[in-house]
Amino acid sequence: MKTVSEFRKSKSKEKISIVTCYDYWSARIIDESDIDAALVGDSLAMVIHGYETTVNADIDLMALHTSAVKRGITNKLIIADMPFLAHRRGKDKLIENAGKLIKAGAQALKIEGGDQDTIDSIRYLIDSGIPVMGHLGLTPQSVHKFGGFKLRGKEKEEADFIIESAGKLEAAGCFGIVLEMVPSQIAKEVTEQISIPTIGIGAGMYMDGQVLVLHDMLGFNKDFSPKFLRKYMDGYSSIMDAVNAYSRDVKNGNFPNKNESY
Ligand SMILES: Nc1nc(=O)c2c([nH]1)NC[C@@H]1CN(c3ccc(C(=O)N[C@@H](CCC(=O)O)C(=O)O)cc3)CN21
Ligand SMILES: CC(C)C(=O)C(=O)O
Ligand SMILES: [Mg+2]
Repeated sequence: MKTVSEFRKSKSKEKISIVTCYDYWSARIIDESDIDAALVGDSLAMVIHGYETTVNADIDLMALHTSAVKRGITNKLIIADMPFLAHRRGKDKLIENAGKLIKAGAQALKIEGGDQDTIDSIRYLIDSGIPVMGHLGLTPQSVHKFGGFKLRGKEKEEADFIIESAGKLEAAGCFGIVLEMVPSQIAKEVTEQISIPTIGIGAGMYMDGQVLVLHDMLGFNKDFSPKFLRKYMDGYSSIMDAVNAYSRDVKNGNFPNKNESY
C-alpha cells in the first residue's frame, strides 16, 4: 500500500498490517515484505536511544530517522509520529515541525490525543495538505499524566472520551486512528462507529489493522513481554548466539580462513 487513499479503502476489505521502522536496513526489508505501512514511531526514543519514555523524541530526531526510512522504502506508506509537544507551540511551530517530517519523507503524520487543541491542530494540518492519523487510548507522551504505560478506558468516563474523540478525529479528516491499550469492547465500538480504519496495539481483535514495534515482534527486547505482544522470532537469543559464534571464531583463529583472505 502506497497511499493514504488506499489505506482508507481497506476498511472492512482487508486487514492492515503495520510495523514500526526506524532505519534504512529494516526499511529495505519492510519495503519488500507483505507489510502495508511503516510507522516511524517516537518509540524509537526508547527502542533505539535507550530513553525511559517517548518524551525525549524531538522533531529533529524524528526527521533524521524518517529520512533514513525514506531512503529504504519505495513501495509503502510512510507515517511518522509527531513527537511530544511538537504540535503545541502555536500554528507556526506546528507547520514548521510537520513540514520537517514531510520533507524528510513521511507521507502522513500521527498525532496523539483527542483534546480540542489537538483536534484543531489536526484539522489545520489536513487543510494544509498533510494527511493525519489519530492516536487514542494509551498515548505514551502523556505517561506522566497517566502514571505509567497502562490500559486506558476501563472506566466509563475515559471510555466515553475515547469514543467521542474518535468521532471528532474522523470529522476533522483523519485517515485512520490508532487505539493503544484499550479494552477490546471499547475498541470494537470505535471500529463500528467510524468509517476510517482503526489500527490496534493492545486493543484486541475487532480492529481494521494492527501495529507492533518491529523490535518487539522480533523478540529483540528480551525483557519486554506485555500481554498484547506476540513474538515471531527469538531475536535476542539469535543475535546473542551469532555474535558469540563470531567472537569464538576470532579467538580460536577460525575467522578469517583462507577463502576469506586476499
Ligand atoms: N518497545 C516498545 N514497544 C511498545 O509497544 C511501546 C514502546 N516501546 N514505547 C511506547 C509505548 C509504551 N508501550 C507499552 C509499554 C509497556 C506496556 C506494559 O508494560 N504492559 C503490561 C502491563 C499493563 C498494565 O499495567 O496495565 C501488559 O502486560 O500489557 C504496554 C505498552 C507501548 N509502546
Ligand atoms: C506503537 C505505535 C502506535 C507508536 O506510536 C510508536 O511506535 O511510537
Ligand atoms: Mg508513538
